[in-house]
Amino acid sequence: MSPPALELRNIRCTFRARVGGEPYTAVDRTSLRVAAGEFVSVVGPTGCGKSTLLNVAAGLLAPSEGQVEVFGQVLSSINTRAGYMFQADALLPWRTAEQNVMLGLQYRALPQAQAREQARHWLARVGLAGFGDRYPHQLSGGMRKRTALAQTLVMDPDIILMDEPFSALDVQTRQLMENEVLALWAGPRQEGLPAGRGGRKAVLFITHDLDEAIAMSDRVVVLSAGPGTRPMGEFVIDLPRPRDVAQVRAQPRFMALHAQIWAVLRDEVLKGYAQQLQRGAA
Ligand SMILES: Nc1ncnc2c1ncn2[C@@H]1O[C@H](COP(=O)(O)OP(=O)(O)OP(=O)(O)O)[C@@H](O)[C@H]1O
Repeated sequence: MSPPALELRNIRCTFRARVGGEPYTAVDRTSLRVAAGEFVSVVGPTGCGKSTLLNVAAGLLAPSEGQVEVFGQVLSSINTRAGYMFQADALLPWRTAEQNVMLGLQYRALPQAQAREQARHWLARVGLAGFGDRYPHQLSGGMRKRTALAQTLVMDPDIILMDEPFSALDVQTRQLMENEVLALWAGPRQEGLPAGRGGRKAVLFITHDLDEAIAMSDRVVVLSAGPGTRPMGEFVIDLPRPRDVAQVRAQPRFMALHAQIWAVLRDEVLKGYAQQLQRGAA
């Protein structure tokens, strides 16, 4: 059997304290696996450690204990098989949309003409054909997200790590983007692009929005409130694909799954909120 795209084994993340304070264990005893081509969402109360886990998966943060494996190889630095999309987009304001999308390919030393061609191709696939010469400040929030998506996908990563990428968007734009991500994730590779390592990408998607998690995923993992956050439950989302994220919410199976997961998540959300108030007051 082929190894999972991403495997977090028994992860603990303890942060050093501010002067005079106690160290804080944000994540503890956390194991999580994403198979090649699988779409997994992680939901949990605010401040529980979702971004911390994603940073560990990205190789940006070394866990205090445990290890990460990427396609069976122990991760010891940056996860080069993964592309990231964070809450805030990382577009450089002095580069046009096209130049931003080309950037990663240029770091890979791809010839300029090829990098430009691929950037144009991906801008078109995310619905921004003809907008390549715009600077980030000339694009709407949704367009900047599309550019960031093209920036991630142009690198043809095997794993995509997303940390609440659409939380700043209005509801309609957000649903459009969610559907587009699903279509791109499910869709065939395009002719004319260099051969990737094949097939669908594995996605680890962080969100605090349970509806979004269910609508998009194959599996939803619920994290407990901190400190020492760990997975509390795991749910297989057996809704048929292709899905329209707005329409799928009306299906009885969606509602049943929502009720089932919310029964676990609700108490954690309340605990997480109370703990944040306590920590703030301390
Ligand atoms: N570098 C750090 N030093 C100290 N504490 C940290 C550090 N990074 C995160 N934390 C703490 O670890 C906990 C988890 O943070 P994290 O950002 O992973 O949570 P989250 O679930 O992504 O939050 P949100 O839902 O608000 O985005 C929080 O209590 C946070 O204050």
